[in-house]
Amino acid sequence: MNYGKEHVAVYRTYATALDGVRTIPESEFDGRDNTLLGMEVRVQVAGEEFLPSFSEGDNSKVVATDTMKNFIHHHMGEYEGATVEGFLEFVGRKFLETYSQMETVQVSADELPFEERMVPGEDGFEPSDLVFRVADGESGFGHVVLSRSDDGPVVEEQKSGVTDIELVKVKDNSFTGYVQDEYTTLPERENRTLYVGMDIYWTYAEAADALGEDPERYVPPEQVSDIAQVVFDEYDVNSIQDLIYRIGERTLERFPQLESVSFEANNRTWLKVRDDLEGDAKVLREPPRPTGFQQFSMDHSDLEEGTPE
Ligand SMILES: O=c1[nH]c(=O)c2[nH]c(=O)[nH]c2[nH]1
Repeated sequence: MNYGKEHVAVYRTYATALDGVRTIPESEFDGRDNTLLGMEVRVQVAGEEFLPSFSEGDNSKVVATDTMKNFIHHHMGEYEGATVEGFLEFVGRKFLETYSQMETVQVSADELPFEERMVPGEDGFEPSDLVFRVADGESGFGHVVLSRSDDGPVVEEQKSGVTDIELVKVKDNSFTGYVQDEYTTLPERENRTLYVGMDIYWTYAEAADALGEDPERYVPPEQVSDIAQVVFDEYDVNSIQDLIYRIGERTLERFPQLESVSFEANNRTWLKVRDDLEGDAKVLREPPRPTGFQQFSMDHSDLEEGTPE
């Protein structure tokens, strides 16, 4: 038994900057100004006191979902931190503190991303302070579950992520060695153009590290996304399975504070129309349905060398 509100879009200008994150070799990302921070929030609440609203039509304990939306909007203005996950924990905690009939609160959000635009400045092009492009590509994700304890609200579960990554590698990908039987029609390919869609999720060993209050221990979605593209660039992978495993390995190596990394990938590889052109050039087309997918979850025990420092 639960209820809630989803698709609550909220925007904040001049939020606190994310400063002081650790840099990694795969990424130029070292923080963001948060001049424009947007997210689409989903809140779901549960508690025994909501039962009469279902069983007897008694709304005396019901916080209207419209009110929940207003609550989220209001508290975006009160949040002093710099991350999606931090806001979710903050607003979830405020729900529990404000409404005693709520026993648990789950809050998740997809970041609504904006990109800096380059404009001419005194020393060449520089990011505009004012104008941003609405980006429809990959975005950060956060999820927290809060419940009550004797010491107040506690984070029971946490998950972070970067979703809707789409990467194309034009060559140096194979798909060979798979089962060949009477049902197999797919030709082995030593060198295909690989188009992969990917969501990457992670959990922290210590949930508090997800909030970004200690930026050194925060894992920015931008850096995980950059790891994915660098690993893709570096390795001649023999499948999407092979690719996501290597991205997972690298992510856990770079971020020992993580407990696990998981993937939902899908194969959008174009089909060859022509490869009789000069060099590696090809003409390709969209693949028909159905689509293949891969899921994988890993933790530090999957790293060959054991858990790094
Ligand atoms: O990377 C891939 N993994 C598969 O399991 C698979 N199956 C398939 O038909 N194409 C691909 N590609």
